[in-house]
Parts: sequence; structure tokens; C-alpha cells
Amino acid sequence: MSATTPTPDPVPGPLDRERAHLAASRAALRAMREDVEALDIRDVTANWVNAAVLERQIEDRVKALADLAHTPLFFGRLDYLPTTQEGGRFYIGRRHVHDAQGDPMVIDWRAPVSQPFYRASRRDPRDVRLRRRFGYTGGDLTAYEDEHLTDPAEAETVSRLLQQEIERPRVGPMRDIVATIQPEQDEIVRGGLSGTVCVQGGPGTGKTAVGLHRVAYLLYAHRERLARTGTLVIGPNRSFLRYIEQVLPALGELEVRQATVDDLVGGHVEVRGADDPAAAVVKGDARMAEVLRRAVRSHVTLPTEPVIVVRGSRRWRVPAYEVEEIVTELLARDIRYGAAREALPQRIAHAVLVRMEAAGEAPDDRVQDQVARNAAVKAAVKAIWPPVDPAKLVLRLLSDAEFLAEHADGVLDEDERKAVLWARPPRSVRSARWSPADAVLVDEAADLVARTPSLGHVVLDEAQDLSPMQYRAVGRRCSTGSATVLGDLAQGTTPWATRGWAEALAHLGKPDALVEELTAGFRVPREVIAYASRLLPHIAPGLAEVRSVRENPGSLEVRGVAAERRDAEVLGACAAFLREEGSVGLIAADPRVPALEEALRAAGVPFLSPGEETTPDVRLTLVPASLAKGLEYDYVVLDEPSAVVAAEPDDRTGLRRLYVALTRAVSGLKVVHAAPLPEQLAG
Ligand SMILES: Nc1ncnc2c1ncn2[C@@H]1O[C@H](COP(=O)(O)OP(=O)(O)OP(=O)(O)O)[C@@H](O)[C@H]1O
Repeated sequence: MSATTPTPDPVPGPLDRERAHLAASRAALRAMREDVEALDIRDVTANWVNAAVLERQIEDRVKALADLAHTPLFFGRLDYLPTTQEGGRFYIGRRHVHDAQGDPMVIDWRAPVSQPFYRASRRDPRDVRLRRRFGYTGGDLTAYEDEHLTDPAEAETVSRLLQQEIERPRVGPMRDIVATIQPEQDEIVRGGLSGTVCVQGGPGTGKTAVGLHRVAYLLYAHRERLARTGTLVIGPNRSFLRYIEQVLPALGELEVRQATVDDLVGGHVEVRGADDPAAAVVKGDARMAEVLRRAVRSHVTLPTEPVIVVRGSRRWRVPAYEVEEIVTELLARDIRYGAAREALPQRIAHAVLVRMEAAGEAPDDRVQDQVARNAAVKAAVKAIWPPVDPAKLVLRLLSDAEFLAEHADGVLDEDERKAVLWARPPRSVRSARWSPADAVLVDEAADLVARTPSLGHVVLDEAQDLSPMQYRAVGRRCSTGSATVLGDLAQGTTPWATRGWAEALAHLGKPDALVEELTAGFRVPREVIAYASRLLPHIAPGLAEVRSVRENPGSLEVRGVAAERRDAEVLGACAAFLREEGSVGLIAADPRVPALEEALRAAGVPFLSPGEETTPDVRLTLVPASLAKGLEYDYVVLDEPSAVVAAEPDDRTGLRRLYVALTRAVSGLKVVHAAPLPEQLAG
């Protein structure tokens, strides 16, 4: 590797030539954008609907072609060996740019020809002679770094530019990592669309980053298919979604929906209530699916009367046993309750038609439709296979002990049934105080009635926290598509947190998914991760400690103070960190947040809520421990670890919450406590 070139060469040298290419690429991008802006759609659109659609597409395209000052147009270059098929030189960037002749100036990082930028190595050069990485300061190209992969004389070294990118102080929302995706990450990013992949990785191993880049990659490689079927990123809460929302647009992808599981299932009922953990655990148990299935199907009543259709002067009689046969056959088929209900009148009509034919008539399809709509057939269908309202059904299951007992027989025991029954049954669907777990049950019931449409690809982040019923809810949204499941078993903080990936993937409906592991940590400094990992044997025995790839050892300080000094110490720590570059997170047990809010206000220190964007003036965020997951700050002050543990229903969950809180810092962590530290941490 040649030396990094931090300053411009005195005579026009490689850096000047690269800058010239950057300037030319920018000009080409501008020309591409102007071409799109100049498109006159009046000639090609016949009506205003088409015009509106086309106009939107053009607007999106213009946005995608924007030259963003803070994101360099290219970050790498590959020179292939002249003897190879690729032959030439390629600049790798966030999007494709071509010149007026259509020749490429910058190649999209997702193109096959870019792949060796991420994967080629001295051992496997993949026909690459030279890999060049570019360094930028602001928008200016200021450095480059070369690897001659086929030169045996060149020693293998660690890339400085890569290291700088990893060590860069964090401010504001999450950024893309497209310039520095690591080989083991790239393998996941570029995995095929057909398979589901599950990534287990400790804090800061890049799971979220990998998931987002994977969506961008899949959209590139399967644009048409995914434009039709749709993609979705699922995150744990709004603050998290706000934190990641700019990554995909920065990669030119504006169409990916982002939601929480609660958002997904929230369409049927309004969630205004909460469950105690015991109820939520049972409601989230996969056995509830069987209870619901039985309850839905219990609406079918086998007929005891014949169906008699009068047409003109004739009466056609389908005897009860024959209608029963039809019903039994529909029940046995693997179709939705609603679809079977729609099929039933046609099936009865068909039985009538068979009789008509036997009597010498020649009825056609229209006659069958008429018979299916006949009042007697309709009445029979209503009696046999009445419509089911999913919310009403769940309301009844949770209010009517007998109804629940009937359908939960052999599935839930008495205590479990008691746990889920409402103490005071609500009068109506509207007045009920539905909990998040209830909404998932209603969603499951809705799917038993009518199939939920499937998307092409779903990325599920922080997956370890989902209940089996939530996995099912996500699974039906990718039943004919695929998923990327990201999580860390050690960070599971719900009472129903995933115990193992095989089980979770089975609930998701993807039992054959590949489970990959990421172990290199890009966020947490070595000393800090070692401290947090003292908890691992207690919260997730068997999981390996994250191996920090950061060179900066980071700072860790654990400070015990008298109770009356605690808030002042916390404020002092925040003030000290605010004197450094980057963001500061003050993480505290949820019950401690109001007191700290007051203390910060009294001291005149402005602060943000999680997910709110930092500004040059306000870089401190007060983070309730329950919202810390997935987020990161350059410096973290952790207030009173034992309070973080105590705020959770049990010790294991508490220690896991603490593990999450301890692993948010990029450059430094200061722990302030007045109470004794949890013994598992004290070491
Ligand atoms: N290849 C990479 N190059 C540079 N930075 C990286 C790379 N991979 C990850 N990072 C950075 O490391 C940090 C942690 O990444 P990310 O949030 O994706 O980790 P995670 O595994 O989802 O963490 P958690 O378990 O805490 O949610 C982010 O700032 C991310 O940009």
C-alpha cells in the first residue's frame, strides 16, 4: 500500500487527476439531472393521471440525481488487470453517472463490477490490479490510498482511511457505510433475494447498517420485481426509525417503507392499553394462533336443512348431507375463512346445476351465478358460514371465559386463560382498551379471514424482542417474499424475548433461513466492550464477546459518589463530554428521567429526545434506557446502573437493558452511581 497523500501534489499528480475526474463526474451528473428536468411530458401522456404519475417519477429521479455536498460522488477505484474481461478502470460511488456519450464515469457500488472493491484480497485478487480508496475533507478529495493486490512485494497493512472512517466522531442520524462495507458484511448485503438470512451480532457489529444496505442492494438487483411487491424495514420504535431514516435516501432509495410492528398490525383496532407481562407473554405465545384458528372456524355450522332453490315453476333441492359434504370439504382445504365463504354459494349453485342438467336443462355459467345469488342460497350461506369480524372475535375471546375455554381447550391451561381474560370486559370494539399484543391477535384473526398481502422483502431489526405472534405477523407480510432478520440474543429485553434463532425463524415461517454471525465491533471501544461483556455470562451464556476493531482505546470511567452528589456529577460529566466533538447521550433508567430533565433545565443545559437531530448548539440527548436500543452517541454518561436493572420486571431483563445502555458509546463512557453497582458488573 502506498502512503496516504494528505496534501495536494505540487505538480499535477495522481491526486489532481482524480480531482479532475471528480469535477468531470459532477458535471456529468449535473447534465443527467438537467436532461431529466427538461423532459417534456405533454407529448407522451394521454391523460392527467399518467401525467401526474410520470411527473412524480421525474421528481424522484431528479432527487436521486442530486449532488449532495457532504457525500462524495465516488469513494473508490478499481483497476482490473488488462488481460481480464473487465479490463478497465472503474470509479465506485453511490450512484451511476455517465457522460454525454453514455460511457460510465462512476459505477454504482451495487453493480457486479464493483463487488471486488469490497471482497478482493491479496489471497483472492479477483482480477483487480489496484484498489484505491479516496479520502475526503468536507466535499474535497484530499487523499488516496492504494493496494496493489497482485504485487507480491507489497505488504499487507490496515487501511488508514478505513480506520479513520470507523473512528470518526458521531453526530446526528445514522450514515451509510457504503465506502467501507467489510467482506463478511458484504456477503450478507449481496445475498440473493430468494433466501431469508438471519444475522446474530453483538452491539455495534453493523447489523442495522448491513440490513439497510441489503435493501438498497436488492432494490438495485431486482428493481422491477421489488417495485411491484414492495420492501419494508421494521424497527423497534419511532426514535430508532427517525435515527435510521436518512440512510436509504442517501443511497438513492426513496421508496422503502419503515415501520414498527405496532404500526403494521395497528390497522384494525386503536391501541390505547397495555398488558401486564404475564398476560402479554400468553397473548404473544404461538399457541394463541391455534386458539384463534379454532375460534374462527367455530363459526361454521354444519347444515341440517336442505337448500331449496325456486326458479320459475321448478324447485331444486340440495339435501342437507350434500351441503354438509361441500362444507366439510371446504373446511379441509387450506384456504382462508373468507375465501371459503365466497366459494360456498358457487358450490351450492353447482349442485343445483347438476340437478338441472340431470333433468334435461342446459344451464350456462350465468345461471350458476344467478343461483349463487338466490335468496335461499344466500340465507343458507349466512347460517352456515357467517362473516367473522376479526376484532369482534378477539374481543369475545378475551371477554367470554366460556368461549375462550372452549377454543383453548388442551392449548392453554386455566392460569393462562385467566391471565388473558379482561378483568372488565369492554362493551364494544371501539371502547376496548386494546393492548399492542391484542392488536397482534386481531391481525392474526384478520389473516385467518383474508390473506394478508405479502411484500417482496422485509428487513426486521432488533428481532430478538419479538414475541412468536409478532414473528407470525411479520412472517405473513413476507410469506411469498424473503426477509433479513437482525438481532442480538443478549439484547432481548421483552419477557418473551427470543431464546434461539431457529425457533424465531420457525415462527416467522422461514425455518430454512441461514443464520450468520457478525463479531467485529465498529462502535464500542475495546475497554468499554470488555466492561459491558462482564454481563454476558449472566444474560446470554454461550455468546461470544464482540471484538472491537476500533484502534482508539476509548475512555471508560466508573464513578461512585454520595447520593446527594449524583445529579451534579452526571451534569458535570455531560458538560465535560460536550467540550469534545460529537454527540453526547445521557442514558438513565426510565423512572430517573423526570428528575434528570429537571436538573438539566435548572442548569440551563438544552437537550434532545432520542431520534431528534442534533444541531451544533444542542448535542446532548437524554435517553430513557428503554429507548436506547439501536442508537449510538459519541460519548455516553450512564446514570445509576442499578436503577436501570431495577426498572425491569426481572434481573435478567434488567441486566440485558444495562448491557444495551453500556454499549451505546463510540468514544467514551462514564458511569455514575450512588447505589452499589450490580454485582455482575462490579466484577
Ligand atoms: N463496515 C463499516 N464501516 C464503517 N462503519 C461501520 C461499519 N459497519 C458498521 N459501522 C458503524 O458501526 C456503528 C454500529 O453499527 P450498527 O448500528 O449497524 O450496529 P448494530 O449491530 O445494529 O448495533 P446494535 O446491536 O447496538 O443495534 C454504526 O455507526 C455504523 O455506521
